[in-house]
Amino acid sequence: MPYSDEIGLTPTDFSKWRLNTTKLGAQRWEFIDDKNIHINEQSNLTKYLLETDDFQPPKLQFEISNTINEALHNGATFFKSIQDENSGTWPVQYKGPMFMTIGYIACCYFTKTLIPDHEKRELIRYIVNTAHPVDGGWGLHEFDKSTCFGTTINYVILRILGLPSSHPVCVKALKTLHKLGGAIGCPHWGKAWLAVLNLYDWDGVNPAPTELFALPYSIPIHPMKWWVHTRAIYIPLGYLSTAKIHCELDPLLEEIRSEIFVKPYDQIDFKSNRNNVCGVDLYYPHTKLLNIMNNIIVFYENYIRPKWLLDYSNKKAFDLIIKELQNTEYLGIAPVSAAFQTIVLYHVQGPTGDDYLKSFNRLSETLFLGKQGLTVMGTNGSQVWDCAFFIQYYFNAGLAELPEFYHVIENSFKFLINSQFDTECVEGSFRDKRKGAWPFSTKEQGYTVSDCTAESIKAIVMVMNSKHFEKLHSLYDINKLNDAIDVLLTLQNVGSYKFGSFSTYEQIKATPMLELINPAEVFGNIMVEYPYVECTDSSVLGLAYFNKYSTYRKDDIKLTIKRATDYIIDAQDVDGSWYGYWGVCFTYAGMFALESLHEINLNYENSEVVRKGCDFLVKRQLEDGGWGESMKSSETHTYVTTLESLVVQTAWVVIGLILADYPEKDVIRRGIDLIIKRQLGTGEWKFESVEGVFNHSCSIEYPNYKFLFPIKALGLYVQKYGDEPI
Ligand SMILES: CC(C)=CCC[C@@H](C)[C@H]1CC[C@@]2(C)C3=C(CC[C@]12C)[C@@]1(C)CC[C@H](O)C(C)(C)[C@@H]1CC3
Repeated sequence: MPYSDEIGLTPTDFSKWRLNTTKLGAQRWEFIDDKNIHINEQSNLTKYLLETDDFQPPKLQFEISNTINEALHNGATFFKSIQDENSGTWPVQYKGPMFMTIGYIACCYFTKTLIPDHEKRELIRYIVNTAHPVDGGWGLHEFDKSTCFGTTINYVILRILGLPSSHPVCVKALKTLHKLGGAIGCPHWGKAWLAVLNLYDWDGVNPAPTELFALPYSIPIHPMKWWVHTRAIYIPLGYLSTAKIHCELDPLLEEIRSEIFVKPYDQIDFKSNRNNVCGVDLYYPHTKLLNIMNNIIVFYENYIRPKWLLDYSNKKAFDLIIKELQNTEYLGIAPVSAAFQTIVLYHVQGPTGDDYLKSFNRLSETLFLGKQGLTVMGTNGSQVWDCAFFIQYYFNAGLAELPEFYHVIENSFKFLINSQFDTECVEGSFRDKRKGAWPFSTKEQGYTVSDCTAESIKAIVMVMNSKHFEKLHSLYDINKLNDAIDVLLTLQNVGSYKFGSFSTYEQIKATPMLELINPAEVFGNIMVEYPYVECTDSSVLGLAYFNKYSTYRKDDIKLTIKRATDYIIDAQDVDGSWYGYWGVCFTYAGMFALESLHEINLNYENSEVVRKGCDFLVKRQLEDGGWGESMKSSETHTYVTTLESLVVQTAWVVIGLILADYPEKDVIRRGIDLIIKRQLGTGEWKFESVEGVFNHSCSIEYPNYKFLFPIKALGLYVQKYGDEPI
């Protein structure tokens, strides 16, 4: 039972929630009224997502699985049953970060938009259910220790949503916040949200001058050469902070002011707290250089900045915001920047502003309901990424061409082909060519991701080469894949830094020395693009697979693959491991690296690199036959095992070992046994532990991984060794 139920915060009536999707994969939760409850039936998928008792698991072909193939088929049947047929995707609560919802709440409060009661109740429940079980605070992500940032913003949300300060949840959280020194020590983004809500003085927030965006692009550290997320956040944040925008003070805010600090609000000298960050939060301390720069900028802002220059650069920032909205169908790249942007739009255009209204409306697509309540996710979903894996893995596992899976593949294929970008970004938005590429979530979100493009290419080539799917071939002009290849080839880093690698959204455009002025305090490595071994691996996989079936740019592709695999080999650590940036952690990267090396015919027998890669993983096999890695691996850059194995990581290792032609079959079989042991009678696997991570310190769940990777692992095993009894 969720904690919220135990303390009397009852959930809304779950039978009234509906998940609506569009063909392009947008997701929106709706709470319907009594009249419509029987007209608009709740789907089985919704029941699954809300974990209600009336969820109907699918009828399985094998009531009890006696062989590996039967277990595989059952798993695949379960996963098939939770596809959203309308969009062809697998909607999931892509949760983990605890600093997303504040944006939505601040937007609603700032714009005086009432949050309906059912939404409020579920938002409260989610926060209450993720409070730290001992001290009642919150951290950066759902499994973190309590921090000043997490505790402050989530406390503020609860209060704004109507939980009284005397409520035991608030009392406990506030005690923890005060122990941490109160909200004064929030890191930069926390201070910014508080300042927007008039709970902190902008003088206590380090500057983010919009003049930066008015500089000529030729400057090597121009902000539009930073990582796409960081620049997307600092444009509207810069606007809000230079214009010192905040909402009106009201009695509730006055109360909150009196609660979250350890001193009376009027007695706080905010100016002297710009660099005060609570020790527990500090992941990436300021450099001396940043402090000096901040002092100079503050002096400039207070005494030198002419009004005309401020107006001019804020106009530049505003224009960039409008362009971002045009490029993303008003979604914005991700929820943090989207919320800051929406507030800027409201400030400039007022409550009836067209852009403001559109932008506000789309914020709801990042809200997702689950058993624990409603929360703002890390992005507007993981649709493309999951579909690309799904199609490939059903092919890998020998399932795709079975008649019972025809329709799920068809749905997903249609979604993927409709998610390919077919337009370029608007002029002057500092965005690269995107036509032909794919994003991580939906086409409307509009941002190319290297590995999402590569994995989608591979999935589409599989369907287009299968006679079984002949009827679908006329739906797609195969030449469109050439555009995808064109974009993917431009993404390889070919400068002197990390030659041959691939990053996430763009090539590396500016020096990592910019990290010296990283103002975020809670994240490292966010200023520019970096080389990522997983993105490089996937890019190799997509390119190599395409190259087998097409004559298009054959030599360019070969050269790119050569450079990329050289990079992958070079990125291996002396102990044989690869550090994974986007999944937890060495098991994730190990799988991708071994698969990409397999693509260039390197295996355990003929390659020292592969041998070391496998041995590193095999040494970490647990007694129970599987593998389990803690999120601490990502934080400490050292393999930290869990006590018991985890299904997803076991699958990652098994896939890597099979593709590397690891010679000891028994080692692999024990991993397979663990995966099967954890499968339920319904064919499904349950959530065990967080699978994903970003910026080394923040966890994020990928709920579809617990199906995708076990299915691939079992399937590859059967393809290689034949079916075996369990
Ligand atoms: C520190 C900041 C700016 C926080 C906002 C959160 C975003 C930056 C995160 C949330 C989800 C996220 C981890 C994601 C990615 C980048 C950073 C994201 C968007 C990418 C696209 C990077 C490439 C990866 O291989 C993969 C495709 C798995 C992920 C998907 C999610």
